[in-house]
Amino acid sequence: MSDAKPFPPLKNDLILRAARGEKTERAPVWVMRQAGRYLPEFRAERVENDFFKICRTPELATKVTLQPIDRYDGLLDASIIFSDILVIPQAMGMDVQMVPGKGPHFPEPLVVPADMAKLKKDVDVNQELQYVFDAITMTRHALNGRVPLIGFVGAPWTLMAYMIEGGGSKTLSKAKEWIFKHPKVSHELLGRITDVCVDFLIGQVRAGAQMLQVFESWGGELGPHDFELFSLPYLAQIVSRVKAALGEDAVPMTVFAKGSWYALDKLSEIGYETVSLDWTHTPESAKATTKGRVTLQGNMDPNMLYGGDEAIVATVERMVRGFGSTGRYIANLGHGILPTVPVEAMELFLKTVHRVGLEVAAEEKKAEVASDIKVLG
Ligand SMILES: Cc1c2[nH]c(c1CCC(=O)O)Cc1[nH]c(c(CCC(=O)O)c1C)Cc1[nH]c(c(CCC(=O)O)c1C)Cc1[nH]c(c(C)c1CCC(=O)O)C2
Repeated sequence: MSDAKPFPPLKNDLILRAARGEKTERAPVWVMRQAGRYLPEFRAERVENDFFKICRTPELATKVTLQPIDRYDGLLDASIIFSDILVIPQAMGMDVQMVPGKGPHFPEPLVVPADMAKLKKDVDVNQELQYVFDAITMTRHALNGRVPLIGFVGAPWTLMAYMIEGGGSKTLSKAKEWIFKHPKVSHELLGRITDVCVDFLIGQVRAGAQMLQVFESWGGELGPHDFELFSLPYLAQIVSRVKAALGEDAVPMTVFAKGSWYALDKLSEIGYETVSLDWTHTPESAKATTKGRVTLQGNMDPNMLYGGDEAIVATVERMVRGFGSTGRYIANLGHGILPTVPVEAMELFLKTVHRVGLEVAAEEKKAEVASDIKVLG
């Protein structure tokens, strides 16, 4: 790495400071799935190229990662590398296709525990996922320090569920049959996926990622008891092993366990700096549960972007005022932006977060000065 070109200096570190619990001038904002199908420029790219071809071609992944940063110039405080959580099952030897209009499809999912023999043992991420590392390094240069670059993985339970279901599912009955009927084998599989997640995240940071997010998108499909058995221990292992390898303060890490509202207290004590919330929390309840231990990220219902200007503005006002703008808060949606959202609605969301964030920051400052004067007086 010594001959590698140094990265350009970072000009906007708001999100890194917010994640570390430092005061910020306003709440930083980015949006999950911000580089994707709601953008006409991304859809144009997809006419030319298969989804995984974009992921595997650093020039294309870089181009698509930068699309929202360029379009919403100055409004986004972070970028997220264009890739997918399903590159890990691919690295483990599974075939995954992205079917337009349908989503991911595994022609040969894991059906019975014996199918685990088909998975590659001791996955070498430098060999299997080097293309993601190359895309991260290239993107970090192309960003030219405008905003930090987020790397990510899918969490073990969510990935296991995809590997067994073979794609999306309403009930996850097949994956649940595994954990309930074959808990021992399921833990073995979760452990093997965890090993890859850890190596992959470490590699992403070495390649240039400045923050990491772990997506447990199907967390809420598990009840509290099963979440503690089949999700939480692996989420905890990931953060502790990544930090053991890179150093406690190397990069801030975020955990997003969608639907697992019941686990918020536990999620705020396993080592992640930031916990990302879906829209089933109020700012007040989330703050009361987490007690300042972590930075909170979220959490507008992505469907609110269909609600019209007034609804968007009112919701952002409530959200940013509720979470507070200058400490331990990163504005985002409560899940990924949806493919049919108008680009103007996203712009209004971002602009309103900025406006309200600055207003709240000024009010907070005024209140501070007033209380200082009172103390002095
Ligand atoms: C569950 C999950 C997946 N992928 C991801 C998750 C976790 C987040 C979440 O819960 O939404 C994460 C993801 N997927 C993608 C990114 C890229 C960066 C970004 O956030 O902008 C990220 C961070 C690109 C993508 N991943 C996918 C697309 C669209 C594919 C296409 O162009 O056909 C994009 C831009 C495809 C994908 N990939 C996946 C599904 C279910 C689908 C199909 C439906 C959908 O689009 O949401 C799996």
